Amino acid sequence: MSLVDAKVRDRMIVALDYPNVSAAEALVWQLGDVVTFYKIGLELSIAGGLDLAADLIGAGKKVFLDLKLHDIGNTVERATAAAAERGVHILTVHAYPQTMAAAARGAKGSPLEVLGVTVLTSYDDADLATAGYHMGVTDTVRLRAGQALEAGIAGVICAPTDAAMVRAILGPDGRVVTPGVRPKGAEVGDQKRFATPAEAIAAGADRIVVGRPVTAAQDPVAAAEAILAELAGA
Ligand SMILES: O=C(O)c1cc(=O)[nH]c(=O)n1[C@@H]1O[C@H](COP(=O)(O)O)[C@@H](O)[C@H]1O
Repeated sequence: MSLVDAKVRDRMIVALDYPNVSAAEALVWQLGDVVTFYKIGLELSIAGGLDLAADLIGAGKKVFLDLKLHDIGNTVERATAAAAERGVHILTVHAYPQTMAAAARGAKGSPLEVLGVTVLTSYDDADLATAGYHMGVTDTVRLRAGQALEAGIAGVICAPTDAAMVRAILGPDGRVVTPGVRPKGAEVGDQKRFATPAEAIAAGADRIVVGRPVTAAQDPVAAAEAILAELAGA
């Protein structure tokens, strides 16, 4: 394992996008002390990932529960409180004012960081127009970042290409977490708004979320180490 500062290590969140717990556990085992922060999203949560979250927390890892909640206020508040009780570090909700305000109430008094998903990194202006929105990506992200601040949640999820604008809105204390991260030359896949790890940090991101560049790599440990080295130099 390279001599990367623990703070730098915590800046990289590896997305455990797997169809079952044993595949996710195999990667966690392989990565060992290299990775300190994991994301459990929709696919793995449905396949038993909530119990894995508890195991990871018990083993000293940090867990980002990526459930992208969006429901009536009562439901979001109670689901957020349940996540806070499980000791997860980050929970996502969609960045709608009612939803974010409800999540802020649910997380109150706990260290849980609620992050509002502004505009998914797989969307561009044309996708928003198709979905019936009259504003483009930049204006929508700007609006939602301001509403996240008003709602009193910890911060937002945005593309690295939005991070500088979002950092200016949230100020130094807001959390800016960016998926859509691709090391130079990596497969882009379904991401439309993306940048390199170093570019994301330089633009003001606190943490990056990385899935396939690590999980689909021939050597996940080397891939994770290379990203950490890039973050350390950023
Ligand atoms: O909330 C997220 O984490 C998220 C938001 C977003 O706008 N875009 C996005 O890709 N994500 C997640 O970040 C991860 C990105 O994975 P890779 O594209 O494989 O690096 C996936 O787990 C996505 O669910």
